[in-house]
Amino acid sequence: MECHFSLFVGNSILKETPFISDFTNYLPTASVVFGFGVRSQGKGRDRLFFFLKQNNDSAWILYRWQQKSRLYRFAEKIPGPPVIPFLGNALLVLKKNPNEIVNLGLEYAEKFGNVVRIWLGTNLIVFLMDPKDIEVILNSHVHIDKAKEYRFFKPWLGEGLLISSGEKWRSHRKMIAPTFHINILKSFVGIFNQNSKNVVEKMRPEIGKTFDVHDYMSGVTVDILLETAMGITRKTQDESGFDYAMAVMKMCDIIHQRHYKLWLRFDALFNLSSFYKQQQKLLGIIHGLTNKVIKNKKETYFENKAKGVVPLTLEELTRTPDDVLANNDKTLSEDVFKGYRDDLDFNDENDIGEKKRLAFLDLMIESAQNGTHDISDHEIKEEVDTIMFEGHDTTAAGSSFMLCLLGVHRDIQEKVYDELYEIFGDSERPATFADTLNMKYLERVLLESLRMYPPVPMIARKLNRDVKISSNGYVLPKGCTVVIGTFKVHRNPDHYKDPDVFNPDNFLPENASKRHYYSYIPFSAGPRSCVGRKYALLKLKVLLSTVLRNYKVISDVTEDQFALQADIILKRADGFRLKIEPRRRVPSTVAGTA
Ligand code: HEM
Repeated sequence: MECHFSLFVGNSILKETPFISDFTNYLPTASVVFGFGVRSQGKGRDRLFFFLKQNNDSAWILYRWQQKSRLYRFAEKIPGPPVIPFLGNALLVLKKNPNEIVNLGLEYAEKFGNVVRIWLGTNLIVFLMDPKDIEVILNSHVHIDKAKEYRFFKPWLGEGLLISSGEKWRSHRKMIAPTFHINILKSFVGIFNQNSKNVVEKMRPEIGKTFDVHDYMSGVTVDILLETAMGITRKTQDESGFDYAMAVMKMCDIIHQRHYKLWLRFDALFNLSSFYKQQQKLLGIIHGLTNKVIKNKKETYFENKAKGVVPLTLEELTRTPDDVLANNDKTLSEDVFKGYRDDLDFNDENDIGEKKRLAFLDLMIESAQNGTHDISDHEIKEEVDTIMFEGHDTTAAGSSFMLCLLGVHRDIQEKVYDELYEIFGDSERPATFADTLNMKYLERVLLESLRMYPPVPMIARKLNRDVKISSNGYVLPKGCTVVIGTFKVHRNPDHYKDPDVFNPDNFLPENASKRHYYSYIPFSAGPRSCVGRKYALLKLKVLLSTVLRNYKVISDVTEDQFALQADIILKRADGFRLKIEPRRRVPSTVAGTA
């Protein structure tokens, strides 16, 4: 008789524990196997598991509480891969690299359809890929709580907008959404231009070489965010601005590691690792600067107030005079997103001008001081940190994918350039807000890139109530995690003809208008959609048009060679490799490249 003792920590099984990875091998031969498990993230609900096996001819008795639970009864009706007692489907992802996990997910979606369940240990996860089901979740004001996977952000973002829930989320969203009013965004166009020009110059030494364009997109995105979110630049903050930018990038990397290295998911093990020490150091830099900037900004606010200089309120900045209510210059994306029913649709006409420009942080301080919103300095810090995170990796990945796609599809790149040539000719002038409204083809290319390579490839929610969805009338039980498979929805042939082909015409108004709104959700949708959507699209148009007016981009690899990485942010595991050549400023017909 053999006896083995296994320790389970957290929700799934430790990759590194020989007892566990060999567990399935023990079952046919061992006489008795004991195990016990402690759930460290179970909010104090630690559990003890026992399992016992006797010789081959006798039954082995397992205490499987899942089988008796409500979760299990509902989950039984939903298709998914077969489960192993206790482990569920956890073994499927063990020893798989992020690239293989993407492929596995896609394979299961193919095999089981638009609703798939898996068990990770005792956690039930249901993947949704039908827009009708997705609408039930995303359009709801009830199912707004984030899944526990978002907890890795907590040390950094605290209870900021991305992870907070309940009344706190509601009241902060009410305060923050208007700070993304298009009037405010228009005042950022100068910052977008200046930084885009800077990155074009920084990229110049790469001419003729193969390099990772993401490094540049990431750097310029942080610089733009420093100015628009906090009102500072790397330079004005001497070394600390630079250190901050580096720390944001490295923190994103650590969080990514925690998502795909299973052992790092357990706080107990993570805290023992070198990543933890690095994280503490980086958070010191990030929080140190945010606190310092908030303190300085508040002091300036009071000094100005004492001198009688009071900044315009958010209400004043975003008020639209009656005579400019006609909105004749809507962008395509406003039509594409109009079915989202979120809180970002304002009239866009009133331009407040650059002189009155205020960063998001200034607007929050002003709202807190004039009594419009009840928000503490600590909460302001959490929101600024959240915007810095959410605005960074998403747009860096989005712009990198788009440049790589244009590097592959050179004919489409030339069409983009011809449109830019029509707008700018051979001049070097910066883009205006009005120019961005004329970048109609570029906008279609951008929307199509976000369809094929959505920077946030999935969204996860925790259900606090049972929900009946449209597919087969399945009931998703309270307590399960729902994952919206954005990547897969965007590749569904029912909604996109030839879904794996890069085709900006998918966003011709006549094509876009025929689709279910929730079949295109790169920014999520509904009340908890991305608050930075308009900011992102405007910034990306200025940045990408500037890069493409200066360089031709060339990819040596084709799209089928992009190795995708399953992460919180979709990336290329092989790097965003690209070559650039200086662009001759003539239309493609003259240059002979059409
Ligand atoms: C291409 C660029 C972007 C994409 C694809 C994107 C996508 C998303 C998605 C899918 C969500 C929902 C996440 C979830 O529920 O888990 C989200 C939330 C959010 N995004 Fe973005 N985002 C982008 C850019 C930005 C920018 C530039 C900012 C700010 C400057 C921003 C700020 C936020 C915030 C604060 C939230 C949380 C909203 C809430 O929970 O109420 N995002 N974004």
